[in-house]
Amino acid sequence: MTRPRVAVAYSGGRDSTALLHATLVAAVVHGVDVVALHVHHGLSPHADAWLAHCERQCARWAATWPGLVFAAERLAGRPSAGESVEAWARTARYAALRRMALAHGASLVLLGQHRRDQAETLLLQALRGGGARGLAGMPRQVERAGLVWARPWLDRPREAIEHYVAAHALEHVDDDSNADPRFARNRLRHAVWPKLTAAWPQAEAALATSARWSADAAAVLDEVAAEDLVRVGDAGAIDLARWRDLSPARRSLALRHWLAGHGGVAPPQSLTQRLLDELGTDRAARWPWGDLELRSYRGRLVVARTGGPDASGPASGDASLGGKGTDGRRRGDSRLPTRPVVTLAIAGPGSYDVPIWNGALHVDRVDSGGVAAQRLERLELRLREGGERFQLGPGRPPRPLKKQYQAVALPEWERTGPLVFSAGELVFVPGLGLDARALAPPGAPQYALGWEPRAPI
Ligand SMILES: Nc1ncnc2c1ncn2[C@@H]1O[C@H](COP(=O)(O)OP(=O)(O)OP(=O)(O)O)[C@@H](O)[C@H]1O
Repeated sequence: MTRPRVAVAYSGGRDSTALLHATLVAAVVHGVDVVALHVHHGLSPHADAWLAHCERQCARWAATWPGLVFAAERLAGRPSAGESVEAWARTARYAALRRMALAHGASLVLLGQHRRDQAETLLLQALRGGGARGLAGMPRQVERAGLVWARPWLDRPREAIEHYVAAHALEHVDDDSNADPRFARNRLRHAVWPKLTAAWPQAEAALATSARWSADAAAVLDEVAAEDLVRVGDAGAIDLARWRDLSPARRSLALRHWLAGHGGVAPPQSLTQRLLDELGTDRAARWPWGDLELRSYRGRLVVARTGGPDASGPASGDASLGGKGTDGRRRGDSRLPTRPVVTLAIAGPGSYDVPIWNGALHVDRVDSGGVAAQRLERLELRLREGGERFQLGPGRPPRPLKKQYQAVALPEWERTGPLVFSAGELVFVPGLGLDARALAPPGAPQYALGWEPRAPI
């Protein structure tokens, strides 16, 4: 009978070295085999040395723990010009870890994040304006993509791991990119954290506790919304009379969940607010929402595809329609938008959440290869409509987007996220990077852009 096998995501850094060691010790007791998974991002000049270190370490440990095997994957791709390195590395890393875990018959993957990482995550989410779900930080355990991902040390203070490493004289590598101030987490770690803990020595524990409460709160909110939707739902529609009987906060919650269930993504805050403000009466009305349209008709709120065969409700041009839609166009206009358009004003580096697109736009300061700061003052994020042309590099011809996707062999499922325009010109495409025509001259203040889908794990 084959023994069960657990996977440990092993970067060679301090935390995952300690986690792998502790897992090996525990695995003997439980009769479990271990596979150490290492991802070579190909980003750092030290990546080969880290891989070699991990392989050597595992070979040494396998002498004591024969149930240990080592697996590594070198990432073939690279972040595109102007794409956020952090976001690309994260997405590609989890995909590689998943492939390796499945290939080695492991259904559980352990990750080395600890309490300090969780506290930092909460702070970073708060600084992006996150709600309960964001403030919950990283999940302790989650089932995604056919695997269970667990962070067994999420409640452990960082110092406990340092002690473990010292007590067992464990060798580990140090990732020099952890000092790079272009990454938000590093800025928080180096510029803010020491001052924060000097003033609030309990900050790490307190923030991790807040994350835990937020996770509970987010779970309860999900349950309440589901119950309310059973009560006010009516064959896929919302019965507005019953919905109005809910308290204001539950009205908002039920509406957001109902919308997210239809659109597949969280609705923009502006749309939720408009609906809350305008659904007080049974007047027929409609609100554009990307490819969809919301219609209130005869006391029910329905979602329809614009112009689609399932369209129901009042005819376009209904007399009660007025005011501006979420994208600034007048509602009731027969030329209703068929694509979501989100406008973003970028004031500086950071991560800009775009809930309707279920992700965030990362903006990093760079010295070259970026887009001029002033072009980011008003960005438009849109779906691909066909006919867009993109220039992959300086001196290369602009070509249809589809051709460019094929040129870099970007799989269909990675062609997600919005196209980013400035003053009507295509500036950035997730997976391809910055359009070469948008590149700023060297020396000008400029930024790299990156698109990160909401964390899958
Ligand atoms: N290159 C990699 N290969 C395999 N697993 C990785 C890799 N990078 C990160 N991980 C996993 O993700 C966890 C979090 O990584 P992150 O880089 O955010 O934190 P860290 O504190 O630097 O961790 P570590 O000290 O283990 O490198 C790691 O503990 C490890 O389990």
